[in-house]
Amino acid sequence: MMLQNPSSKYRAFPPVHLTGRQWPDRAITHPPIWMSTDLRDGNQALIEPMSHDKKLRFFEMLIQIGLKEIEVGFPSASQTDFDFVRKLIDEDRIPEDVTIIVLTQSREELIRRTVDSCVGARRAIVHLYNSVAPVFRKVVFGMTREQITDIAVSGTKLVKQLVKQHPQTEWAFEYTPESFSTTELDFSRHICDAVSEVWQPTPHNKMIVNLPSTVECSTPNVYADQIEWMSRKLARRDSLIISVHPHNDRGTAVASAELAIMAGADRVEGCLFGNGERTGNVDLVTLAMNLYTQGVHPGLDFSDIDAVRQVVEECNQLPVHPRHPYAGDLVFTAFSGSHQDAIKKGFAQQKPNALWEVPYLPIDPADLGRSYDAVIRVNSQSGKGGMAYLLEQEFGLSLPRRLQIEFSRAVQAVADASGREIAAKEIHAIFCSEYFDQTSPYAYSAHKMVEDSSSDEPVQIDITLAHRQASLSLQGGGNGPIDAFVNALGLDIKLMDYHEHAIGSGANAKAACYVELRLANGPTMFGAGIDSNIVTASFKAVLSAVNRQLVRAEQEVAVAG
Ligand SMILES: CC(=O)SCCNC(=O)CCNC(=O)[C@H](O)C(C)(C)COP(=O)(O)OP(=O)(O)OC[C@H]1O[C@@H](n2cnc3c(N)ncnc32)[C@H](O)[C@@H]1OP(=O)(O)O
Ligand SMILES: CC(C)C(=O)C(=O)O
Repeated sequence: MMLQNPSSKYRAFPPVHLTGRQWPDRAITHPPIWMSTDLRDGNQALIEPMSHDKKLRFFEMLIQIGLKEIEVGFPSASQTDFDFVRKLIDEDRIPEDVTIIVLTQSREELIRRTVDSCVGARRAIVHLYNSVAPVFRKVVFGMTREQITDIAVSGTKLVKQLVKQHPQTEWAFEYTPESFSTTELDFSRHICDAVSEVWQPTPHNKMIVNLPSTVECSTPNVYADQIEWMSRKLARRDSLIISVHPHNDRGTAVASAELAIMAGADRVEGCLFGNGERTGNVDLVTLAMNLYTQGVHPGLDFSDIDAVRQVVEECNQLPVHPRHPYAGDLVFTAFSGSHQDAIKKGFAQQKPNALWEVPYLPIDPADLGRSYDAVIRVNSQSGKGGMAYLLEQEFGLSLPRRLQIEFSRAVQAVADASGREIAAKEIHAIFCSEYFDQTSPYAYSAHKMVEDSSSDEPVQIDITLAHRQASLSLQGGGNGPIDAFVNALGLDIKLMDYHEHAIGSGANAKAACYVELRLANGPTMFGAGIDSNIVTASFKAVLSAVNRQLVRAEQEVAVAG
């Protein structure tokens, strides 16, 4: 039997006929008015709604972040929500410059209770909504356009009448034609105009018209067209704040919000980290940080993003995904080699307070209170840059480029064998065992510079080594200490390269030395030494390279035999 093509169940979202659309040529140059609906839309979508303690913790954090408009609940829905609003007001917990918002359906008893919940507040926004889309008109309400308009208008009249009885509170009004984005634009305009006709906003006392994508059903450009259309056509535009409330059903809520701002939206409602019904509300953190990366300060403070994330996770009982933009555990981490290489070079060249130019990192992790420690992590996808970066950041070891290439093979072998991430400590341990701890067959014991005016060579040296359980005393001379040391060893050594650097400073400072040499006709190999004395460190480095060559030669003989 032929299965029906499932896509035939759906129909394409029609484009908006908007001539001379302006938004594609606009840029966002200032932040919108932010409204957090974490305590309402976010809370109503939780498996376990927040307790008062959690709501209060969340509320206080939103204030710290800098939110000035916070939807604190749906007071007519439950005693818990009602009591929370009362708690905020009665305990005087709402700062002067913060306004609470309360949501209600457009039903008389619910509106009365909602207004009651706010009595005594310095300022409050009553947020009235009813759904206006064809499917709701048909399926949920069974009503005509006129009847639906009447629900909104009568609710608005009642709010207006009730708030007049409490003049000590500065009241504002928000109207949402719920399911706006799937509603005919002429009807959305009609119902919003009818509501504002009742409320009579002024440029000094504006009304909020909130235009949600209650369910996101189109590409973001269509939403932007809808917003620009409304912004052009609504009556009393100068007395309105146009707000958007995007949901994320298609995964494009952030783009929808951004294009909507370009199209004329003044305000955005959303939740931190995109919590909310189904796939969530638009993520305010991402929106704000996106602005930051365009050189626009969002007016919100996410400089300690991990602390914010912790509160949100604890209150919502939902994790933030490790790859969540800006906030996830892994977003400032590079595993792949070429990314690590570019990031490492970027950090090295980035000057303080200069324009940010680190490849692969759209934002400085420090701006979110994240450290650079976790930027580079190593697994089998990584290259030399990553492990070199970690050794330098965590252990102060700055490997020369060719040593990075040589050493990366050792790390790669471990990563491949284990199939898991190799932490910085493990990389260091591998480095120690590959280089610093290569003390067999030759181990450094002591050395002494000797004066010998009869010799042609400027430097003379006595060295003591441990060699296969025996102590070995050798003498040599050369142009410098390393030359003298190599000559004293009496082996066929060709020194190819030498690097040294200090680790730390003051009494605890150490020197690290890296030498690349060829022994007899073997391949060139590196050795590394570390010591509080720079000369000793270089001798240890030579022995490390010699030992590695000898061990390798022995292994080759064993394999061949
Ligand atoms: C998109 C959004 O997120 S909007 C916010 C959604 N949030 C919530 O719904 C959570 C809070 N709500 C609730 O707890 C409940 O809905 C309550 C307590 C407010 C009301 O509960 P109930 O009285 O049982 O009614 P319920 O919400 O099921 O509403 C059904 C009735 O209200 C009508 N209705 C629904 N929304 C609205 C509205 N915005 N304005 C007016 N009437 C509405 C429906 O047509 C239906 O009418 P009917 O009973 O005559 O068929
Ligand atoms: C009530 C409105 C604002 C809403 O939550 C939605 O449309 O998603």
